[in-house]
Amino acid sequence: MASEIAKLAALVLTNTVRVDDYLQKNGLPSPSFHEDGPVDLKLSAEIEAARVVALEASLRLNDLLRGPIELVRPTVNAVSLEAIYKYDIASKIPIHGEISVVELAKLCDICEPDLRRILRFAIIHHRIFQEPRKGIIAHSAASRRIVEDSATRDGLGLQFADGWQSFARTVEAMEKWKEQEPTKTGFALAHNTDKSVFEYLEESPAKAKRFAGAMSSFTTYKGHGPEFLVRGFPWASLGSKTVVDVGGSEGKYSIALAQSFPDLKFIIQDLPAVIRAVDAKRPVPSELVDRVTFMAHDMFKEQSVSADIYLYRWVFHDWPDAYVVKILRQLIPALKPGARVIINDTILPEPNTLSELQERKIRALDMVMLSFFNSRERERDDWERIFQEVDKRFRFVDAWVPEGSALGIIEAVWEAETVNGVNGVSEVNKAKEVIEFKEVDGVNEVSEMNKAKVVIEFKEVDVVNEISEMNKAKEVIEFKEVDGVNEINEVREVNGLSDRI
Ligand SMILES: C[S@@+](CC[C@H](N)C(=O)[O-])C[C@H]1O[C@@H](n2cnc3c(N)ncnc32)[C@H](O)[C@@H]1O
Repeated sequence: MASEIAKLAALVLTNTVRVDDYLQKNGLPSPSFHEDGPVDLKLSAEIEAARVVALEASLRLNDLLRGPIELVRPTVNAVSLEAIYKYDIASKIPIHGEISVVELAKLCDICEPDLRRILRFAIIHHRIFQEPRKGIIAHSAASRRIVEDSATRDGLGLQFADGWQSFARTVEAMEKWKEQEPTKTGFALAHNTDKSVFEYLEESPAKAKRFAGAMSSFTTYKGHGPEFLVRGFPWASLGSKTVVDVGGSEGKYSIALAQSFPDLKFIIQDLPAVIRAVDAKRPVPSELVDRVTFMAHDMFKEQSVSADIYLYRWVFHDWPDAYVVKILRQLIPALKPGARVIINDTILPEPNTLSELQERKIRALDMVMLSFFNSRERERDDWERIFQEVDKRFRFVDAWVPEGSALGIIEAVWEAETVNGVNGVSEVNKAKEVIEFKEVDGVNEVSEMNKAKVVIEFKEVDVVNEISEMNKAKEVIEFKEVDGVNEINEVREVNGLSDRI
């Protein structure tokens, strides 16, 4: 019987041959480290699946052949990548040209022996640069990509200028603080700040710009492109609707959706520093400027746009659960019956159902979430529970992963019943709360109830503490058809509740 390594080798062979045949038949270039090597192999879906099988089998085969002693001695040194970013080394090497290490060291103002080892590490570990002759450096396909794609450069910067030091301080942060707070992270220690990543970026425009650029580089990662969001939800069935893309960054996903669905309008919201950086870039094609707009908005503040759909793409994995609940509660004052929340984020599958390659990627991202944000990736049940916690009037519709997508789609709909009396509602809104009144005949009945045991059913209350305060007092008043806010206020005053509401 064939051993595991023999089976893996056979898988690598058969599937690599399928990829190779496809490339040859279609006149496409073969993968190469050469600087003119293809960035995207342009495989059909079926052959892409063969590529993934070959890749996964080769990773496992590689680990088996290396054995346990080598596996616990991984190469995790990122000094080389950090230096490549910091000194912008790639852009100092001519495309289709060469430069000596001595000359390059002068251009970068680095001591030459240090540059030499930084380059040689990058060549052998990451296939970044080539050394065609001793002491002479040229581009590889990967280093050329760093020069030609600003989003790739931003991604490198995020990971190795901001990230690397944060990873190194994460266990220290775990030791120091036990709470899951976004301000108590490896990032906070590494950057000597008491702010969360996004608060920190608000004060560092250049870093905010780089973060937004890095986010857009993810669109080129397998399974992360806008096409999965475009195809993964029945947008066309919505009709003429407005979508607010909360934390939408440069708007890549809204722009793609607007291109495919001409009846939809998009408002992309993000923090002021991000919107300022985006304004300078003007990423919206001219034919879409009437339907795609940007707006500075802090999602921890009350939502001011009453829209049909609120999209959160890859936003919540940056936040611990309690913060996700807080963010979603900010929508409540703006929600009309039938409004939807659509989340495009990771849905962790059941254990052992992922391919090893997918699992490596998700676990790697989950570790970044820990170091940067104290947040995490979530399973389907986690998403369902979050909506229940936000407000019972959210109905969790479904969660699914579109074919080929790295992220899932989670849908919930706001199913509030209408509230009696316009004045009552606006009064209540002023007080930042909405109470649903049902069938109360008069104050007397209410005070009757007070005597017995007071029960208040709050639906759409903004602040959790207030609710738990009430719970602590074990008072629940059930209001049924109260005619006006005054009565309620009176009732509250009678019960000494008004200061707690
Ligand atoms: C991981 S990025 C995702 C960006 C984009 N949705 C995408 O899928 O590429 C998270 C986004 O949330 C934004 N963000 C963070 N805190 C925010 C806040 N308080 N209000 C609004 N946006 C915020 C960040 O600026 C960033 O653009």
